[in-house]
Amino acid sequence: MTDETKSHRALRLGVAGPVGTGKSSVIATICRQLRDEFALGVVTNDIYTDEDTRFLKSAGVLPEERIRAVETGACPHTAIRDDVTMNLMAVEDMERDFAPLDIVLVESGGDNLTATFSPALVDAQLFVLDVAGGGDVARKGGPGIARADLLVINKIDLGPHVDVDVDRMVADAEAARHGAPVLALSRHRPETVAALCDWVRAIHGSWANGSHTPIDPGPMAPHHHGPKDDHTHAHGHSHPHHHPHD
Ligand SMILES: Nc1nc2c(ncn2[C@@H]2O[C@H](COP(=O)(O)OP(=O)(O)OP(=O)(O)O)[C@@H](O)[C@H]2O)c(=O)[nH]1
Repeated sequence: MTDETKSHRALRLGVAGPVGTGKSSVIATICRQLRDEFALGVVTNDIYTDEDTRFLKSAGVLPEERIRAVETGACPHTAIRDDVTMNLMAVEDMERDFAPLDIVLVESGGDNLTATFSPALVDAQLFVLDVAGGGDVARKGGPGIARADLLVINKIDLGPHVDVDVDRMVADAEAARHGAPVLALSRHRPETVAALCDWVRAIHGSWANGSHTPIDPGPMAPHHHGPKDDHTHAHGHSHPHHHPHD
């Protein structure tokens, strides 16, 4: 990587999670709150449409040219994990066209509980659940829930309407993540939006100073991360072969 390329490199932050949990809304919130503080760009993934891009553009959260769609035409899981070429090119184009950018947000196509980003594409990732999906979802685990850099439990304002005990759901999520961060969020509750922004600032800070290590949440996560990394996954063993984690 040349010095020039390096200086154009932004923090690449993935936002994954099941359909309709609020990924686009989380990205819109981050853009609205932090666009004066950070230079931002957004890449969305839809299977056949550019609907998420159109939503974000119409919300007016960033200049339109800073929001681009990748139409994957296939399982969205593939485009963010197995062959990330289309996404990587979109992110690199964005970084080059608007250099220097601080953060490029990448939204996954809505998928099921198993879709996570490859660390070849993003430096860090949020996984978004919502209370409307049911209070027991967090207990079901899966790579995103267990090992994304941040688990967001969204739409907590809806808890009473869908008979979900939000505190319980957060506690279940914390147990599934062995203490990794969980954020209860509602765009209608400013203190939760502020906590989301603080997390983004912190992850950008640790990425910029080199103290952040990108992780692969799985599902085919290798157990060994190289000679300088003593990180192990939170499932109780660390033998050197690969196997599905879900
Ligand atoms: N009550 C409430 N509704 C929310 C909140 N955040 C998002 N929503 C609503 O949830 C619905 C889905 O939000 P989106 O942001 O489109 O979800 P998504 O995960 O991007 O959806 P896909 O791209 O289709 O997977 C929309 O109707 C939003 O208005 C919230 O904090 N509270």
